[in-house]
Parts: sequence; C-alpha cells; structure tokens
Amino acid sequence: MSAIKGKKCTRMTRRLILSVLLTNIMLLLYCLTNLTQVKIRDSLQDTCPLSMVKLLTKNVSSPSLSTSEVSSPKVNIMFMKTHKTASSTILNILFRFGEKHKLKFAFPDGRNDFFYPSPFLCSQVKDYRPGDCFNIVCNHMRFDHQEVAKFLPPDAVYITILRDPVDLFESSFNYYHRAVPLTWRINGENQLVEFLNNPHTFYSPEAFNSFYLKNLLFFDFGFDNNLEGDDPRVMRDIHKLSTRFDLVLVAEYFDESLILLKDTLCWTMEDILYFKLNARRRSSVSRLTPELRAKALQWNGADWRLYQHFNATFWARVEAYGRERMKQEVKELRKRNAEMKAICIQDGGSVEAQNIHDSRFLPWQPVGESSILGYNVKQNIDPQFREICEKMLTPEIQYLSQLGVSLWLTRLWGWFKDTVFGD
Ligand SMILES: Nc1ncnc2c1ncn2[C@@H]1O[C@H](COP(=O)(O)OS(=O)(=O)O)[C@@H](OP(=O)(O)O)[C@H]1O
Repeated sequence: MSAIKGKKCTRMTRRLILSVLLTNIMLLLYCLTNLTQVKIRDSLQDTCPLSMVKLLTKNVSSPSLSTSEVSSPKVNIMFMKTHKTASSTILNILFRFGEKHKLKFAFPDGRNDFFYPSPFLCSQVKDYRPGDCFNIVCNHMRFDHQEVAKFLPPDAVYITILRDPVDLFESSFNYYHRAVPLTWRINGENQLVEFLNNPHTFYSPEAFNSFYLKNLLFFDFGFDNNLEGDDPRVMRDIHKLSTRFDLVLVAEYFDESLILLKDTLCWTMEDILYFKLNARRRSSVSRLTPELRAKALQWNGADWRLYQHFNATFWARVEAYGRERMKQEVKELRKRNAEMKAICIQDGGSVEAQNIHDSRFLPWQPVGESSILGYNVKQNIDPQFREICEKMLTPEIQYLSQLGVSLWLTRLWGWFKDTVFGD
C-alpha cells in the first residue's frame, strides 16, 4: 500500500517538476521573442507607398464581365479579429478569398497571433521590411491603428466584429478560466456565477491575463478595459473607432453582417459561404438568469456601450441597404450554405473533438478540456467539391500552416498544454 502511495507521489513530483521547468522555458522563449520586437521597433517609420498598391491589386482576378457591369472586388483589408465573436469563421472566409486571389497576407511569425496581449507593432509581421505593403491582416492582435497603417495601402477597408458583451464574457470566462490565475481561487460549483455575484473580490486589473474577465473588446481595440461604462473616455474611444472602421459586423446577426461585408467589398455570394467554426458543445455554455445577465452587463459596461453604439450603426446600414433586399440576400446565403453542408459535412453537423477522424480538422482546444466542436468531411465526397469543402472546414491553426506560417511557438504551447493539463 505504502509502495503504491510512494510511486504515486514520485510520479506527481516528477510531473510538477516537469511543468515548472516547461513553464519557465515557455516564459523565457516568450520574453526572448518579445525582446527582439522592441529592438526592431525603433528603426521602422515607413508607410506603405501608393505605387505598391497598384502592384498588389494587379494580382486580383476579377470576373470576366466589363467594368461597367461589375465593380472589382476590394482586396486590401484590415480585419480586427476580436476574441470570442465568431471571428474564426470570418477568418476562414478571408483566408479562402486571399488564397484564391493570391493576395499577400501580413502574418505573425512563429505563432497564430501578433504577440497578443502586447500592443501590435508592424515589426511583428513575418518578413516585414519598412515600406513593405500587404493586402490583408487578420490575425488576433491588440489593435494599434498607426502601426497597422504602416504596411496597409491607404485604401484598405477596416472591418471588425462585435458580440453581445454578456455572451462574449460568458464564452471568454469558460474558455480562458484555466489561463487566468484570478479564477483559481473561486470556490463553489459555478465559478462564473460566484464571480458575477462579487467580481471585485476576485478581480485585480494588474493580474496576469485579467483582461479576459473584463471588457475584452475594449482591450482588443487597444483601450483601457478597466474604465467604467459611464466614464467619458469610453465614448471618446468609441468615436475614435467609428472614424477608423468602415464596417463593424455583429455576431448576433451574422448572415446580415456577411451580406453587408459582401456589399462593402464588392464580393460575390460564393466568397462569403461558410460553416460555423470554433463553437462549444452546448453543455459548456453557462445559462445565465436575467439578474446575472444584468450583472455581467454592468461589469462589462464599456463593452456594452461599444456594442450599443455599433449595433445602432449596423441597423442604420441595413436600413440604407434595404430591408427587403437584405431579407432576400440572407435567404439566398442560407440556401447556399445548406447546399454546401449537404455536400461537405458527414452526418450533417458538428461533432465532439474526440469524434473527429482527421486531425487536419481538429480545432484548437482550451486548456484542460475538449469542448470545441469540429466536423468530419463527408466520405465519398464529389471530387469537384473536395478542395472547397476541406478549406471551409479547416480550423485556423491548420489553415495558417497550409498558408506557410511557421507556428513553432503555438505548437510548443499546444504540446505543453496537452501534456500537463490534458483532460
Ligand atoms: N456564424 C456564427 N454565428 C454566431 N456565432 C458564431 C458563429 N461562428 C462562431 N460563433 C461563435 O463564436 C465563438 C467563437 O468566437 P471566435 O472564433 O472569435 O473565438 S476565438 O477568439 O478565435 O477563440 C463561439 O461562441 P461560444 O460557443 O459561445 O464560445 C462560437 O459558437
């Protein structure tokens, strides 16, 4: 009996030493990569010259109709990928469009984000040299307009997506809680409920990864996420964003958003077909009472203001587009998506991670659990649809790899996460 206990103890000690060692290695690597960022920053001042814009747009193959019949698609795009807002589904659309038209992506190097949560610097872009020009930037970053403008053509269209702050908060809390030490000391059956009932007891602005717990949208846009909703700086920041972004999508009206995107970018219906990516299994979603929803709104007051503002501008855009026209277009999009679903997806819908047969379609999972759903590509798929189906179903990490991005740091973290915290 004591021999078994001793063995168990040794195994646990080994595991502990291993995780401490690996954590230190990860932190060291992270610090080293960040250090090189800072050094490069000072030397970069140039912006993307107009002459390069012409070169970049020449690559685009537009439909074989005369210019009077169709305007050419817009190809210079800044997509600010906010967290937990359906942004991975948009990313997949952008990857496919960029690949199809051989556009130049500004990608991160070694990982799938631009050193988030550090503020974005143009030197974080893979192979960036001052004066370089890119068509699309779309990976997670902490937004900084001046830095982004250095390598995007002046006519780039700025787009982002928001989500109801309560649902976003719920999603973020459940997805990241193991990566946020502040939550580790929350006792009780439902950590989220405990937190919302008394957020000030658990929250500290300086704590590691605390931004995942409060006004995450505000943080992603590069603002202070600890401002209260009624602070005048909140409205000032929102107005700043409204002058910078050409189109703000809303996750709750995803299909309407895509129709506005298609209209803004002069794209085709085919360009915006999609499958919902990065969704959680239903049992991982916490149901909140109206009282708790009110508390979550109050807690995320800055994000709530942001959402309200752009929800209003969104519906003004829909109005200008035409309600009836929008209805017809959404109907068409849903029909085309349903057709693609029937062509591409085995058993007609998403499945749990452990039931995904091909690792190319296995989505990235949060620390310590496998709650993110994915898909199996249909067996005996019509060969003419195989390529498009596979692309539509490929998660972010695998797609980035296919596009030639090195992801060594992300993969190392993934291996560490699964070895130490695997469920
Ligand atoms: N088409 C569409 N419409 C509405 N909602 C959608 C859509 N696609 C993805 N989702 C939901 O978005 C959540 C994932 O967001 P992200 O992909 O931005 O997450 S991430 O930050 O990149 O990890 C995730 O929310 P939760 O399931 O609540 O976590 C997805 O279910």
